[in-house]
Amino acid sequence: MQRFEGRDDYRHDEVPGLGILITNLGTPDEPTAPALRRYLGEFLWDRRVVEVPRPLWWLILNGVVLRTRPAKSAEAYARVWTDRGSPLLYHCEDIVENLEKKLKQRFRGKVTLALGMRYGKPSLESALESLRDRGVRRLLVLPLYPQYASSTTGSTFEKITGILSQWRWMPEFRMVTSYHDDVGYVQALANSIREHWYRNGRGERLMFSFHGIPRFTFLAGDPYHCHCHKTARLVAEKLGLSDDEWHVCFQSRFGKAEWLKPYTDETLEHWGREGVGDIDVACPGFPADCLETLDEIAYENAELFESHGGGKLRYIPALNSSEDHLHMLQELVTRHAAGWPELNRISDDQAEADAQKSLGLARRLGAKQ
Ligand SMILES: C=CC1=C(C)c2cc3[nH]c(cc4nc(cc5[nH]c(cc1n2)c(C)c5CCC(=O)O)C(CCC(=O)O)=C4C)c(C)c3C=C
Ligand SMILES: [Fe+2]
Ligand SMILES: [Fe+2]
Repeated sequence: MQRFEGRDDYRHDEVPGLGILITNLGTPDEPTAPALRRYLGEFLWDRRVVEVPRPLWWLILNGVVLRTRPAKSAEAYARVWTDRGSPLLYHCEDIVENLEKKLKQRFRGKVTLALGMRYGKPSLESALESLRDRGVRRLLVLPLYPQYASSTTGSTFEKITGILSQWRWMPEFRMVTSYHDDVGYVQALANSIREHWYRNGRGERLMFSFHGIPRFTFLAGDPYHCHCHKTARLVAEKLGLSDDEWHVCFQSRFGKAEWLKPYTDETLEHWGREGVGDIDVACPGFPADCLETLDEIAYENAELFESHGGGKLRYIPALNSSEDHLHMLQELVTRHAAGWPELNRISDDQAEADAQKSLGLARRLGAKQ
């Protein structure tokens, strides 16, 4: 048995390819309880997602969570499911397809992209294999998580390096671990909020709602909380807002532990009771719309706010495959891939043609002298 994976089709004239692996969390195959059980079983068994001792967590996960949550989550997924499947998946597919077109133009075709999900399909294994099959020897990983968290970015790093460590021929490897203060990302978010205000008028309040993480992981050194606050502050500055005109909250609590506060749902209930009118909610931590934005914010939390006496909750869509988003991703990738030689490398054929040309030129010049 071979210990490491490899291929025996080495070609001496092959130009080392540049591959960009775009990743995200992943999503179930269909909005049904069995599909949710498979998806949540893989997701929630990740020791970076749930940091509870394994034997105890195995009992809770299999004895309680996977018996109750799949059916409830399946109902929520059914509300946002489309002809193209899960919104998270098709938005990511669109981003990758359009970004690949842009990058191929910029790098004169010498780049190839793949989408891989941390849980579910398309898997990171299959995405990495497809890049390897296309001759990728230099790999840049870009997880669509602007703010670093151990449970998302850290988990993706762990999984990818685990897969690569089984390869015989390792690619050169780089990974974007966050872009929460990237100028293009901040500008794209500010533009999308301005556009929303232009179309719908400006609400009484602007909330930035980020996915939460357990508070103890923040206290143990996760930079996620600081990254979220910095993104929100930079976007608010771009919009020229004063401190009392914007608010940061955290959504999507899971389990019994305390999570980052203030909680989005509690804040909205409170605002509703205060009689706040129409409000705008942006979710900058989600570059692609998904269950957490389309259902939790735009449906569940909107209902919560309105039923407690608030006005309308207007959700500002994620950047998805907007031109601003694609442009900022293109710039981000270009900067992170800088200095990798094959971007400027001349292929052997081209080098031969260039050599003949300059030889001919030298001869002609020589003849004239
Ligand atoms: C944006 C970054 C995310 C962080 C940080 C994050 C942490 C985190 N999430 C859970 C538990 C769940 N999250 C679920 C869905 C979900 N989470 C993110 C992103 C982050 N999660 C996304 C993009 C999605 C949507 C996926 C989709 O298919 O649309 C779910 C599943 C849905 C449900 O049953 O509610 C769970 C569970 C934990 C425990 C955690 C940090 C420790
Ligand atoms: Fe999550
Ligand atoms: Fe949620």
